[in-house]
Amino acid sequence: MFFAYMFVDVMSPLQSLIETQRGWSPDAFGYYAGAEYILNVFGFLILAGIILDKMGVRFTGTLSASIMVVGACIKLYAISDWFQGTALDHWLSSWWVSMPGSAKLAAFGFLIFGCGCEMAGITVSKAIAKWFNGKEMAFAMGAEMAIARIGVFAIFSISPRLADWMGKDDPTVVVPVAFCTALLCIGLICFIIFTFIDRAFDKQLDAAKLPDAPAEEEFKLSDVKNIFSSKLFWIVAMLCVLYYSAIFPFQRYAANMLQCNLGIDATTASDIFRWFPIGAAALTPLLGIYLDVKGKGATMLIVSAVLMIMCHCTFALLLPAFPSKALAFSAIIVLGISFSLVPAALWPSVPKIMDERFLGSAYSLIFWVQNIGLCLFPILIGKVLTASNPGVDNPMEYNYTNPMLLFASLGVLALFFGIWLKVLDSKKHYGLEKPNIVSNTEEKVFESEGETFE
Ligand SMILES: NCCCC[C@H](N)C(=O)NCC(=O)O
Repeated sequence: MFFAYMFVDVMSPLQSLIETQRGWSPDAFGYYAGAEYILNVFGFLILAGIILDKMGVRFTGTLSASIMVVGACIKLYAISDWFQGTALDHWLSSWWVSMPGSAKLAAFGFLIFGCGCEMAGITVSKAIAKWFNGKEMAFAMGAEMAIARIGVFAIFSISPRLADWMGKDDPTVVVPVAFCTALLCIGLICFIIFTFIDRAFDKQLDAAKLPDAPAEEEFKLSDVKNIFSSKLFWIVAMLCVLYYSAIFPFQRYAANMLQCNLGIDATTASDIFRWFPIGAAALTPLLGIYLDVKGKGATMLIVSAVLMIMCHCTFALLLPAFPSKALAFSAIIVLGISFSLVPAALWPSVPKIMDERFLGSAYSLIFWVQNIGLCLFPILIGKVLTASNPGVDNPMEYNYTNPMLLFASLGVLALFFGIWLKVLDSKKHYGLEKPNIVSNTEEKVFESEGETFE
């Protein structure tokens, strides 16, 4: 996931460079960024969850890592000089002309990569739930996400510098993308090694099983219908889509937003922004420990939404009026804290309320709803940015107030769902506020119009 998250954001600090070099407008950049999630939204993620529950972690993980490598290679080719001026480039550039051929092919590669990346995300969550069942699962999930966030920090640190590899006068997006593609190949090899370790772990689990232990129930397709008909599922999914839509799409535009508000270059903007994932990386595992020991998951979700609203309002209204690096930096750090609360509380809560046999599907369905937002919001933000800046050609002069207010409004809605979840939890006792370690020994309750999954 470390390498996957690096690849996801490798182009984020280079928005102005790709605009200057390949003619990608903010609109085109938005479509490219949203493409990562398109196939997932059109059902791939649901299929991925079913594959995961049917075929297991080892098969699905290897498949997902391979898909990521294929998608990355397509994207690398699209932005490379080899693709420029080819027949495919001419043909792709001949229709929907505001989206250059390189952007269309890169978006296609990103779309393939996105299938692998999300499939890997649910696979990793299910693998952690299996390896840490009854132990410090929230900490383990937090640590995994922290490593992924360090990947974002790393790529924001090195991507602009790798782009200048050939010299500051001849920057290129090819070097950073090629570098991350190579890392994904290493990631695939790492996962193949993990499959051997996981096989040995399964043998240990089988050996520890009592001979007369009841056979585990198989995953059934009808479970998907049951999950969908649950109010609790929809509240968690809505919280997830609203919150994450104000984070990941923001990440794509953040460096340029800082450049425009502070009048700084891409490297300086990335150097400020990279502390956002680092704040999240440092705190997520600690909050995971807190959740394991003390609980308060639903409260964490509420606090997180409040912090996010404050930060996006700062970027929208305060930063343009007071263009200070210290202000930008403080808001970035607070947003990082907010971003550590949601993942720390949300993902470990899912195994508390879902049975293990359809955990893959449960994660995939939540990711699926989330992906709809992650797909649409970069596009919407690109459109709002273009519409709010009529006649602005210089990518250093955009006014980001409206896009940032849009992100803040998502936070307000997420806050509403967080409060609703907490109220429901206090009425129906799902155990979301209880410590993880204690609740693992309790009955797993998944409210589905009165239905209980055990
Ligand atoms: N491609 C980057 C977005 C990953 C989204 C993924 N579905 C997710 O939510 N992962 C958990 C996290 O907090 O990063």
